[in-house]
Amino acid sequence: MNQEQSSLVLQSSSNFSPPEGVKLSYGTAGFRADATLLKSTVYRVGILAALRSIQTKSVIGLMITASHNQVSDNGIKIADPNGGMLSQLWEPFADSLANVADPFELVQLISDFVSKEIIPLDNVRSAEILLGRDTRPSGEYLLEAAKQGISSIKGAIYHDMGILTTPQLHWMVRARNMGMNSTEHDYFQQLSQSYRCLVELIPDGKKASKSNDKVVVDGANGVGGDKLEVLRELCGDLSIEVRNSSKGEGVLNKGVGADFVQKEKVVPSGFGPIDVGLRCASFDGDADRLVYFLVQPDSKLIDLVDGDKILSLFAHFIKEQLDVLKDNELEKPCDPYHPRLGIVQTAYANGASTAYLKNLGLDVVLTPTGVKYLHEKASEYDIGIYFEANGHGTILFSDTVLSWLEDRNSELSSACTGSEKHKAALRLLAVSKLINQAVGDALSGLLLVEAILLHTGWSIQKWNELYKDLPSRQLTVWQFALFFIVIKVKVVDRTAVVTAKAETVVVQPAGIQEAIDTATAKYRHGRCFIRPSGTEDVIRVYAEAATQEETDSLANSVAKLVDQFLGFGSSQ
Ligand SMILES: CC(=O)N[C@H]1[C@@H](OP(=O)(O)O)O[C@H](CO)[C@@H](O)[C@@H]1O
Ligand SMILES: [Mg+2]
Repeated sequence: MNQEQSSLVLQSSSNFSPPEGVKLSYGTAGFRADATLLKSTVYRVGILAALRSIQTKSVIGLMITASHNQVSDNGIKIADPNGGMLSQLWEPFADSLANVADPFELVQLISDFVSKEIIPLDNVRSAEILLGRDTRPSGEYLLEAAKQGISSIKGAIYHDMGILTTPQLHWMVRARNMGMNSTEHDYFQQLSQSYRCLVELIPDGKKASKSNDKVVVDGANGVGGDKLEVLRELCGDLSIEVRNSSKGEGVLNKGVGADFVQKEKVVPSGFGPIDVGLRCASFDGDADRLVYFLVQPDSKLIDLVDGDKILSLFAHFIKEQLDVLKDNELEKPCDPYHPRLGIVQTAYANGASTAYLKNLGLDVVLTPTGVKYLHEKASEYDIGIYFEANGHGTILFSDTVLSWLEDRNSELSSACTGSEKHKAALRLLAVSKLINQAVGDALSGLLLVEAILLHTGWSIQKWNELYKDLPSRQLTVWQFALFFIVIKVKVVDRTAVVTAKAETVVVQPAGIQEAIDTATAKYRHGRCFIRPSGTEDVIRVYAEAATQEETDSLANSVAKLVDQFLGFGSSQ
């Protein structure tokens, strides 16, 4: 790093000293903390984004959000050139960069990294960063910090894209780097056109029986509801009622939103008796998570239709289209290509969903928590569908399957336009354009769910019973618990917990896994695991059992074990 560049960083960094006594880590989904602690981190991530852009010769994204966390928190994450999460290879550098205190050490750290990674800092052709933020008030001044970080690398420029959902920013980065239209308008156009295309492809017989009843959407008092209102206008007769948009009185994520609904299983604010029986959905604060729910007759509790169910609906639909497309031997015996459809879940996935998916004949794999792991795994398939139970997920299409679908489309459009086969190819192509290829996206996920429900003619009640249908198809899914709970336990040092086997087994501290196993064995269909959160300073305890009471009891007894092994009492 030359003298001029070093002094630029030295000078600008003097306004951004990291807070004392706080150690930040890139975590499951970027840096997150109380917003007052983040100015220096965001500035430094600005530097990192500029370096990443120079190194990859591509546009990079920076999103300022703390997703479903409380409004006083904020965070920052990086979108890599393909629109996905930052390469894990750069995470250690991100951690060091965020935590180094002395300005001269900061310059040294950057300089060493630049040399090690051979980043051509002296010959910067272009380095471009797209900036986005959610509706948090702290986003404004953190954005300024990001801009200053970027500007302290010579030749790097930024474009402030304003308030966006996280998936919109990832989508834009990917589109920019692929040379495609990449504005917010383009995003809305692509999603709405693909949705309308799927609706047009609904078989004629089914169309008549459709009553397009409305879906009521909880926008978590954040950005998602606002964007959905724009999208709704472009989607023809899709009837959407948005509640809890950012323009209302409510506080971001407080008593609302996908995380609240999924974890608490109670109705979000703004919903009540008038919604009993309606199809309802919740986004999280930055609209990368989507869950559906039904308000129970008592109008307080909900039946949750979570990420596992959305995944199952998508898998069912995609598999159906692939089956229609499959050549029958007589018709075309020599097409050797059969797209591999794969499903990726985490240990939080309900056992019943995994059983359902396997029963469809699908390949199901588990990864650790965090989209960066699921996304990577899903991209190994021709069509990879991934979802976290909390509602973050998408469907990835490989280049190979896309060109195969294009070929099938042209073949079939000349041979048998309008046939079910032709329509199946067109549907899969429309799904690949509708569903965000960069990250899970509540807006595109909602449109796909709505299109599939119209296609199948299913009500949300029928969809919710997807797994319960199974016994009639010879699979004893009642052997799997349908109840689960996730609770948090504060401990002295959460990094003392080390897990293996996609986070299903604890290897450290010694003895705790045996104790968890003993506790779990006492419950019918019990399943339980613990892991350190990557976004909060807690240990999460997941428990599943035959009834809600047994589930709660299992979770509480394991929470006690966590406290015994790792809690504040344990260290004395
Ligand atoms: C149990 C749970 O919901 N964990 C969430 C949560 O991660 P933790 O590492 O558990 O804090 O936030 C992540 C980012 O949004 C999300 O990917 C993940 O699924
Ligand atoms: Mg989120």
